[in-house]
Amino acid sequence: MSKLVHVAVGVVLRSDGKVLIARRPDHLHMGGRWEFPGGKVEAGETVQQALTRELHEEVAIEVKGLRPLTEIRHEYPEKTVLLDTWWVTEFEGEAHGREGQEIAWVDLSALGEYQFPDANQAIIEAIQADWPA
Ligand SMILES: Nc1nc2c([nH]c(=O)n2[C@@H]2O[C@H](COP(=O)(O)OP(=O)(O)OP(=O)(O)O)[C@@H](O)[C@H]2O)c(=O)[nH]1
Ligand SMILES: [Mg+2]
Repeated sequence: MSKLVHVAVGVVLRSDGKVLIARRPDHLHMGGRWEFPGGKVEAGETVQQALTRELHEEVAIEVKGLRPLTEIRHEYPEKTVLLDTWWVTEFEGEAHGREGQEIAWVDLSALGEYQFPDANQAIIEAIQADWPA
C-alpha cells in the first residue's frame, strides 16, 4: 500500500459567493489541472497552520477564519492522499498566483467546467451539500 499524504486544502469563499481555484504547474502531480489551493501538512504543524502557510505561499492571502468542510481519502496509483478540506470564510489580501499559476474566482455552478484531480469530485459534492457556507 502506498503512503498516506496529509494535505490541507482551502475552499476560499469570497463575499460575492465565488470560490478560488488555481491551476497546478505542469511539472507537478496532476499538473495542468485546477485545484483548491493548499499543500502537505509538515511535521509539527496543525492542519490549520499548514493551510494558513500554504495559502500565503501560493496565493498571497492571509487566512483569518476557517471552518471544516470535509475529509476525502483518495487512492491514486502512485500515492494515497487525505485531503483535509476547510472553508476559508475570512481572509485578507488580493489573491494572485505567487508561483506563476493561473487563478480564477468561480461560481459554484461553474465548477463543473474545470478539470480537477479525480479526488476533487467528492470535494465539489461536499461544497454543494454545505452551501451556503
Ligand atoms: N492542493 C491541492 N492538492 C490536491 C487537490 N486535489 C488533489 O488530489 N491534490 C493532491 O494532493 C497532493 C499534495 O498537494 P500539493 O502538491 O499542493 O502539495 P504542496 O503544495 O505541499 O507541494 P510540494 O509537493 O511542492 O511540497 C498532490 O498529489 C495533489 O495532486 C486539491 O484540490 N488541492
Ligand atoms: Mg500546493
